[in-house]
Amino acid sequence: MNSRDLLLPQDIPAVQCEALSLHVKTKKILDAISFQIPQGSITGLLGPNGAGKSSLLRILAGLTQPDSGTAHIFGKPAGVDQLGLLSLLPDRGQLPGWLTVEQWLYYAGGIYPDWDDSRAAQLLEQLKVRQGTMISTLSRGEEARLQLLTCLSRQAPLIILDEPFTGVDLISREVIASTVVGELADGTRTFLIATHDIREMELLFDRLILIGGGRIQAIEDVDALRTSGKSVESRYREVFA
Ligand SMILES: Nc1ncnc2c1ncn2[C@@H]1O[C@H](COP(=O)(O)OP(=O)(O)OP(=O)(O)O)[C@@H](O)[C@H]1O
Repeated sequence: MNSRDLLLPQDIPAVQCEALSLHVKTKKILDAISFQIPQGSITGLLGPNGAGKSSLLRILAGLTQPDSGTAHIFGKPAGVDQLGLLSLLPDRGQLPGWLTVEQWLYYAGGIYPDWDDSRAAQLLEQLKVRQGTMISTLSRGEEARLQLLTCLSRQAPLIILDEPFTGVDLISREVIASTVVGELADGTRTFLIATHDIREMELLFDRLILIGGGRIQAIEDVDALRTSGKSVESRYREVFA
């Protein structure tokens, strides 16, 4: 399923934020965040630890309310009503450890109306997740791959990945970046990916949002960046070093 199947207008952004601000007690977490993400793009949300990336993604998923400003997903106010439009890989998600992988995938198919069984089977192969294993006995990296599999087996038109590579080994990161995400990013779905693994994802991104100290520091078109002789990594260093 993509935005066309859902009859979402093609000319509206997949994500639009206007002057989003968030405080926790007296601490300013996000400060006047505004940006748009066009449908079909792969946007990297990059920034140092504590920059506000997860907080921003939680607002987009309707899990946190901003103090001021607005967030829209395909033109509709972000919130639980829009959960069917996005598939979120949270930064600290937990899967039910008392189930086997196979049992979990069976339940996930019942929980998510947009679950794609054949995609899940394909991802099991690609991500080398063993079906008979109890989730509680998976290593950190194996559980991270299962979380990603769960997120990518849905057909939601917007996919939000918060640190998809935490605990995942180098070769698996490369497989995920080049095969899995690359293959799904066919221009019909929109990806927003917060990551510190810039090298693995560099070739996939077509847009960057650089966030630091709760503020947007730069928004870049990756082709334009390359034309000017810069890489994603060199631009990141320029902004944050
Ligand atoms: N519930 C909370 N209570 C207090 N402070 C919070 C809370 N949630 C987030 N913060 C603070 O907000 C800031 C931004 O956190 P956030 O998790 O959004 O950053 P991040 O960019 O995702 O960081 P990382 O790259 O380390 O995952 C941090 O300073 C964090 O300590």
